[in-house]
Amino acid sequence: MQLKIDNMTFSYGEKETIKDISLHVNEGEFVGLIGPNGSGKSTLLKNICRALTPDAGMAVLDGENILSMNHKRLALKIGAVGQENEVPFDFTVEEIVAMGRTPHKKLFEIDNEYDKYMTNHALEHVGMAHMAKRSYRSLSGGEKQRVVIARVIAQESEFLILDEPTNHLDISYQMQVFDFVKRLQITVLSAIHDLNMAALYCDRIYVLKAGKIVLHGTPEEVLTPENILDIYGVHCDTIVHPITGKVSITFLPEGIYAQTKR
Ligand SMILES: Nc1ncnc2c1ncn2[C@@H]1O[C@H](COP(=O)(O)OP(=O)(O)OP(=O)(O)O)[C@@H](O)[C@H]1O
Repeated sequence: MQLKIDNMTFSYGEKETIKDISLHVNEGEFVGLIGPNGSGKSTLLKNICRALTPDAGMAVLDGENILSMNHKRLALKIGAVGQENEVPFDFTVEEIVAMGRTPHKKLFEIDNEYDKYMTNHALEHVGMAHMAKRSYRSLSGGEKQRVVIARVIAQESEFLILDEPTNHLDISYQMQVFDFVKRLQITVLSAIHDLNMAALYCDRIYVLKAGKIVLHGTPEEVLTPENILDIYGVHCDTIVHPITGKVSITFLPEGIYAQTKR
């Protein structure tokens, strides 16, 4: 699966929130989207998976225009995990995950053995199989996040759009989610706040600032102290970690940064 976005623009009312965005995600790549709060990451991702409709621009997945696909076809192609994971009714954990199978089924078709297998398999992967019968609404933020990730695993789509998928998760589940997504070897576009996680898992990174892409490249090219200062106004030190071979960022609190300048 290959995604190409050309000159995408979107406004909430009068406010132009993403401006003339062009990016691409190659087959099998894990591409990160970083940028300060409010820079437009979620808005861009919502426009790509049709939760919002762009005012201008194109979104093409393997040569097919996403903006004119019907929703069932879109769900077969793209799995999405958003930041807000509330549901309008009180479903069980298992029911939420089984919803991931819907795009594969006809209207009113009941779950077959493979659907049940995929639902259990996905729940086991996120460590939630023992809570299968629990009410989704009664879960903690992190548990809900894991269930929503299980739903997207059960969906078996070839392209994943993730909006800060590890938001509520402790470090163990953060690593598990990203490790699992990596192992799937599918194409991923993910908003990520944690720059060290972005450095560890992304093949390439795009930086959004005030609705525009201001930088893109490999983590090594993008995550330099100068760029991080420019994007976030924060001082840091970076090294290439001897074990991971990836950029590792240490943020410098004001007091410590001042000492380095003495
Ligand atoms: N439904 C909405 N109506 C009006 N403005 C909105 C709406 N949703 C988001 N915005 C505004 O659009 C801008 C971009 O928001 P968005 O959520 O896309 O940013 P983000 O980069 O994902 O932020 P964060 O890192 O905080 O999740 C912000 O100024 C936000 O207040």
